[in-house]
Amino acid sequence: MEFLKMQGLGNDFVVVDAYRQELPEDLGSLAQKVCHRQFGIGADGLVLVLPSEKAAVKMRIFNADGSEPEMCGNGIRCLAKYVYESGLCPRTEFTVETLAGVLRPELMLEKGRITGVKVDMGEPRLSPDRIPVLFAGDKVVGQPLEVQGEKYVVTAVSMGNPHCLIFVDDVSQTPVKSLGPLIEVHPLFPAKINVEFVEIVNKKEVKMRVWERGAGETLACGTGACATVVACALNGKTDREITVHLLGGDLILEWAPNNHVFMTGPAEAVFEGRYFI
Ligand SMILES: N[C@@H](CCC[C@H](N)C(=O)O)C(=O)O
Repeated sequence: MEFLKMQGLGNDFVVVDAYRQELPEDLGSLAQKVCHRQFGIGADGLVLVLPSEKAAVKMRIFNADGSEPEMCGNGIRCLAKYVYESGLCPRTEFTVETLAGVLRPELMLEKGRITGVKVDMGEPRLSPDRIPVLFAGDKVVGQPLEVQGEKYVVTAVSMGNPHCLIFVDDVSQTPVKSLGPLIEVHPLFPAKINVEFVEIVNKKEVKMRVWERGAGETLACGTGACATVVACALNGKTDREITVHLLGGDLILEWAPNNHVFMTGPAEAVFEGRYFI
């Protein structure tokens, strides 16, 4: 199987063109194998590029544990760069079908070189049944969550995939690796959840660390950064246009007046190769 290894802010993916080659049926177990950092290629996820009936291309993403999430923000920027550079779609703006709906990336070019990708990530979903979370009320903003006897204050947002956000004083001192997995599988989150720990720097900047459902702590999460701007604005912590500083670098986020969230950041190819199935 031919692949391209890509990364967006250190959130890394094995990108496979499923237009031009046939893949095994069990894609979850393929993802587990290729993502393994010792026995495989090593990645946080497997991104498949497929033909679509309702958009220019279709993206499927699998976490390193083999589960299939609805969306991936860093993954869609990588896919957009791949689709353009491989000639699958020669336009700088096109549509991508995902399990979270049809989204629209736009490549930013300078002297013919891609310098970044801006994606219209659509509207955040806030009602508990759409996230899904088992909380009462019409949205979950600043609600208490008890985890092993400790109380946390959480905000829940779906960007197609579910996110639980917690404001902290200092992300560098936050026990992401021990608390993240407990919240990921908390009984109030029936589809499990991605967990973002957010430190407010000022009205325009935050720091965020993420524990990803199905992948563990990663260097960045695009959908998590989108959920962050929404949670920050809903809690009155920041403006609706912010820079999110992640372990792997920065993303620019805007929760626009039309209710869509726009994410801008880099996407890079690292190497290509052949994986023996
Ligand atoms: N890293 C991604 C999100 C990947 C999916 C996530 N782990 C989930 O299960 O929802 C991003 O950049 O958005």
